[in-house]
This record gives sequence, structure tokens and C-alpha cells, in this order.
Amino acid sequence: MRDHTKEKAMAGPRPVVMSGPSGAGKSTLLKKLLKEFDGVFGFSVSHTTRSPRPGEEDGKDYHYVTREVMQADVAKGEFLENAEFSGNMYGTSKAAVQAVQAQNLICILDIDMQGVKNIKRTDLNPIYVSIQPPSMQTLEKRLRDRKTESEESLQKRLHAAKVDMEISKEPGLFDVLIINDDLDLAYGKLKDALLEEIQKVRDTNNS
Ligand SMILES: Nc1ncnc2c1ncn2[C@@H]1O[C@H](COP(=O)(O)OP(=O)(O)OP(=O)(O)O)[C@@H](O)[C@H]1O
Ligand SMILES: Nc1nc2c(ncn2[C@@H]2O[C@H](COP(=O)(O)O)[C@@H](O)[C@H]2O)c(=O)[nH]1
Repeated sequence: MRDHTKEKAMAGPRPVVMSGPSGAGKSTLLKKLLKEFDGVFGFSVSHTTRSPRPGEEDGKDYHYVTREVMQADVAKGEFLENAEFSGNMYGTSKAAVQAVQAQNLICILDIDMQGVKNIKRTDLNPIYVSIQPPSMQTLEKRLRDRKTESEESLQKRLHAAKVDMEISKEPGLFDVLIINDDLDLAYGKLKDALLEEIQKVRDTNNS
């Protein structure tokens, strides 16, 4: 069977992969992009086996599924990539990416480092952006202040963050590396990095 994910990826604007430690500010930054550039970006809604946080919506923030369902869907080949993170499964379904690309929008994926490595083996051809915290101390404070994690989950995320911060220094792994210290400055850098792709979508929409 032909892989339509690959065909679509080549036809439309380049997707954007945003990665970086949990708590670095990926969701905060991408939500600003989605708000400012309505009709330009679309979010790839991942699947996860973790429970929804207060305020999160099924089908908008994630598709919340059981481990059994997710494992079965992975086995059926429905995922572009998937990973185990902090005791839960996460994954990008082919359908999630196709749903965004079918609208000719820039597809944003918010994924961990394992996801980055796995996406590199596909034909998605995204722009790879790493969002990093200014320091481990700041990261820990942000995660604690967010009040979403148990102490156990927080420790797992901080451990993964140390690994992530080391690996992200690998030359060529990311196209853009942004230190999210001052939010407005970080957001400005993110917009600058994506300006060319944003313009392409606007040109297509206006033609
Ligand atoms: N530049 C910043 N200065 C201060 N606080 C920030 C900044 N950026 C994000 N935050 C706050 O830090 C917390 C973590 O941010 P966010 O949830 O966006 O991180 P994330 O990288 O998406 O995390 P996860 O991978 O766990 O989803 C949030 O409470 C957010 O409001
Ligand atoms: N490999 C993937 N990683 C993903 C995906 N969706 C989210 N994530 C990453 O998981 C952690 C934790 O997220 P949280 O919402 O529980 O805080 C974070 O680093 C995300 O980037 C995915 O589909 N694939």
C-alpha cells in the first residue's frame, strides 16, 4: 500500500518538531504560535496513556487511551513514532499529521527526544526546534510551580531533562536551539526561525 503520509509531507509546508525537556516551555510557545497565526499552524494531537490534567481536553490536547489500545494501534502500524516517557506511552499517529497537512497547515509536533530520533528515520522532513530551559534549577521551579506532577513523576522528568539537555548539544540534531528564559524573547526567536514557512502558507492562501 502507498504511504500517503510521505506524499503529503512532500507536497505541503514543512512540519515543525518542537522538543526539549518537560517544563522547558514547548506548549506555552506553541500555543502562542497557534493563537497569533490562526490558519497557518495546526497541532498534531498525540496519543498518550497518561491521565488528562485539569483543563486538558480529549482530542484537543491529546487523545487519551489505555495502554492496551495504544499498543494494539502501534502494532497495526498506525503511528509515525511512539515512545515511553516518564512511565507513560506517547505517540504521533499518521492520522494526526495527515489531518493537519490535509488543510495545508504547518503541522506542529510536540515530542520528546526519542520521538525526534524516530522522526529522523521517516520522510516527514520537519524543521527541528529544541526548546531548552536556562538552567536545571529554573526547570525544576517551573515544573513544581505548574503543579501537574507527583514527586515521583517530577523526579523522572528531571532525570530525562538532564539526558535531553546533553543529547540536544549533538551537532546537526536540531536546526534551531532556543533558550526559553524571557518568554517574549524566546517567542520572537521561534517566529524568526519559522518566518519563511509561515510566508509560504500565507502566499498559498492568498493565491
Ligand atoms: N519563559 C518562561 N518564563 C517563566 N515561566 C515559563 C516560561 N515558559 C513557560 N513557563 C511556565 O513553565 C511551565 C512549563 O511550561 P510548559 O508547560 O509550556 O512546558 P512544556 O515544555 O510544554 O512541558 P511538557 O513537556 O511537560 O508538556 C508552565 O507553567 C509555563 O507557564
Ligand atoms: N515521542 C513523543 N513524545 C511526546 C508525544 N506527545 C508528547 N510527547 C512528549 O512527552 C513529554 C511529556 O508530555 P506531558 O504532556 O505529559 O507533559 C513531553 O516531552 C512531550 O514533548 C508524542 O506523540 N511522541
